[in-house]
Amino acid sequence: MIEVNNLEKSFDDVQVLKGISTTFEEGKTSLIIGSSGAGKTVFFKCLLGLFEPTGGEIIYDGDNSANDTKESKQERRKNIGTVFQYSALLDFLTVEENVMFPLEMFSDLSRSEMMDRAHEVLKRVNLKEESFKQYPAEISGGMQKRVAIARAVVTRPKYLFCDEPNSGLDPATATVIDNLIQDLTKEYNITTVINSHDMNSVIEIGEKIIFLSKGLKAWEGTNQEILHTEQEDVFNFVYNSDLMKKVREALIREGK
Ligand SMILES: Nc1ncnc2c1ncn2[C@@H]1O[C@H](COP(=O)(O)OP(=O)(O)OP(=O)(O)O)[C@@H](O)[C@H]1O
Repeated sequence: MIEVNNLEKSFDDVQVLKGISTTFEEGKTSLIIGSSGAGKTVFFKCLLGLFEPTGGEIIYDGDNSANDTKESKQERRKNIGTVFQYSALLDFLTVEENVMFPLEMFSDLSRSEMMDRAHEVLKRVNLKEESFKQYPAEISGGMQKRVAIARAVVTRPKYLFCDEPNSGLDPATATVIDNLIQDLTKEYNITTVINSHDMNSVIEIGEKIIFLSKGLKAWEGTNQEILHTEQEDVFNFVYNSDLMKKVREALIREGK
């Protein structure tokens, strides 16, 4: 579980995060959403340890970032898996080498143990064996995303951070990737946080949604609750596309 207490982040004298408090639970997929410039990425980077908060604290299962030393940050890093926008695979390494890479960095396993572990996870994300020795440029965007997810969970991290995991994917593949992230989150009991723009993801997998506005947490709740919100800024954000307007009409029609 990650507990965030009154988190603040300023750049020079501009305060971007203005005191955010929330919790992210293990085995759950939580989404950070909000309009452009709301502070989602800054919040996400603070959680990842890429930005130093200027106030407040982040507690990772009792391990408080406010007491950080270089060593404690490095130790925490081993428990974090990340899936970046556009997968960010290393194009000079094969699929299996990409997945073995974090094990080489963070484990004492032998090469054959690393290979076994990488293959096990690649199979779990439904990659076929014939792809294991291919290079990222030789496989589709959806497959690259599966490899990125395999690489993120191969160390069995406690925390998984995904930055716009669906960008560049067609809607059907995006749904498959969302469900894969949610399934792995439950299976491995990971605390998963996703920075997302995608309303489809919000509805599919948003077990907890944090809506940021102007550096503040303006709303939090579940995917079911957000569909019925009457809070104006959240409502406008959720129902601003034609697709979501149709969802709204269907909800009203069905009396939900
Ligand atoms: N490294 C930085 N230095 C100074 N200001 C920054 C820095 N990173 C972000 N900001 C500012 O923080 C504010 C929030 O930015 P952030 O990238 O978190 O927004 P966002 O909600 O992720 O938006 P988007 O959906 O467009 O990615 C913006 O005004 C931005 O200019």
